[in-house]
Amino acid sequence: MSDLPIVNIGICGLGTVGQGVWKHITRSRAKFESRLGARLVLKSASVRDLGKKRSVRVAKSRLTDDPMALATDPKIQIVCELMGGTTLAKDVTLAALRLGKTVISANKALVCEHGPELFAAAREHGGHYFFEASVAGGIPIIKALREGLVANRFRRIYGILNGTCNYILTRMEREGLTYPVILQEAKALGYAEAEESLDVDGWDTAHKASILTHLAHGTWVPTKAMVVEGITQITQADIQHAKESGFAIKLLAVIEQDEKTDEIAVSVAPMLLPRTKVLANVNEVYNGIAVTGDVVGETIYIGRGAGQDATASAVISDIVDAIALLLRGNAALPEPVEHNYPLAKPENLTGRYYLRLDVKDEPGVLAKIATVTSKSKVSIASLDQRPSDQTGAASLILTTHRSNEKAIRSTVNNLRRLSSVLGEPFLLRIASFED
Ligand SMILES: NC(=O)C1=CN([C@@H]2O[C@H](COP(=O)(O)OP(=O)(O)OC[C@H]3O[C@@H](n4cnc5c(N)ncnc54)[C@H](O)[C@@H]3O)[C@@H](O)[C@H]2O)C=CC1
Ligand SMILES: N[C@@H](CC=O)C(=O)O
Ligand code: NA
Repeated sequence: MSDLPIVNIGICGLGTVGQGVWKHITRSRAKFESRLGARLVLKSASVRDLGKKRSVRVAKSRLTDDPMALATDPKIQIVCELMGGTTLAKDVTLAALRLGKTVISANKALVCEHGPELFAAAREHGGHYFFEASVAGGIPIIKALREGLVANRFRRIYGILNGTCNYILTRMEREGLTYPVILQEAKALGYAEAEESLDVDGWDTAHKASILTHLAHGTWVPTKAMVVEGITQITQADIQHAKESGFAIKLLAVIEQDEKTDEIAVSVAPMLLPRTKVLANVNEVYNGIAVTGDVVGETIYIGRGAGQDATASAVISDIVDAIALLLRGNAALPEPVEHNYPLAKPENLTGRYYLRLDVKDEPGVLAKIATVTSKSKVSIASLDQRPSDQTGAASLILTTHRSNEKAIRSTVNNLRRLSSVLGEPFLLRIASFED
């Protein structure tokens, strides 16, 4: 029997991520123990169904169906919250933090929606709240922002933060499949959220963008203050047009701070990204994040953004940090300095846009569209007419010169009202990120 100090770990939620953590700690326990000088004990796991068959072997005596009992068990020092959701997960997290425990989470929705309360509970009761797995899966982006890049102010951070959407867009481009078919595969591979709209409508990316914004700038931006658009309206016509024009379509989170006004703008939308950009070539379940710091310049991080093993890698990195802190007396990790930076107004968010419209194939349509765009002072840079699936209709793809969010939204609203425009106009943003 070794005389190393014992650290007891409890895992709430033994699904894709929880089983990954259990598997890798069990496999590599000797390595972690010799590195840390402590015995890691996977003390218990809370599950919904005690009798369910799992890919990891867990003794029955270690299973409970009561996550709150696990979180408040005095023997457990480190609680991993890997259930998801924002109600029970929040209660369990707060209960553990109020007892001075360290909580490790992969739950970006919870960090985004209740971060300030959870951080305060950790501070107040001498515990810690770690969440490396919550953004970009296995990429240590939280560690990079919090520690490696601490010397910098961040003018721009942009990235692919959702593995499911990147997997879907990649397969749509390569194989011409439609998104619902690929989404089923992403689910089977353990990439997708239990509630699929979180992935495909952009909310999961928005949660992650909010966390990155707080780490980079010390300001919490709620998702309702962001432009958030998903990938469900993207068609093969968009993907093929992008490909022919030297772009890839990527669901991007963009976090920018204006150097003069300090205003912060956060948006999540599918964008046309030039192929010359590294992130345009980040495919499948991989995530990529480009971080421009005023001292370091641009740095880029790429890795698997979802899936059992990549996510377990991030959770275990937090567990190891937590144990190191426990053993050497709970020294605090650097936290961002809080700032209430103003949020940018839509007219201050500028860019170029791509618009796809299905229109009646009749004389005078182009003139009507031009009248609408010029009324909002949006100037057209290119126009491409393609046959539409509907008879008597044409598909128009136009790109604009530099405009702004307010003007383009008013253009889209006015175009929608034209009787010659059929269905919903579809808008994409064209990324530049040049300066
Ligand atoms: N799957 C992935 O690639 C990634 C997931 N995450 C996050 O990790 C968390 C877990 O995700 P997954 O493992 O994919 O989900 P999952 O659905 O596979 O696993 C969640 C597990 O928690 C259990 N659970 C839920 N409510 C419970 C309760 N009341 N009592 C006991 N157990 C309960 C469920 O039965 C399920 O087994 C979520 O917050 C997710 O957003 C983060 C990064 C990547
Ligand atoms: N559903 C998420 C899981 C990781 O955060 C994703 O696909 O990125
Ligand atoms: Na991460």
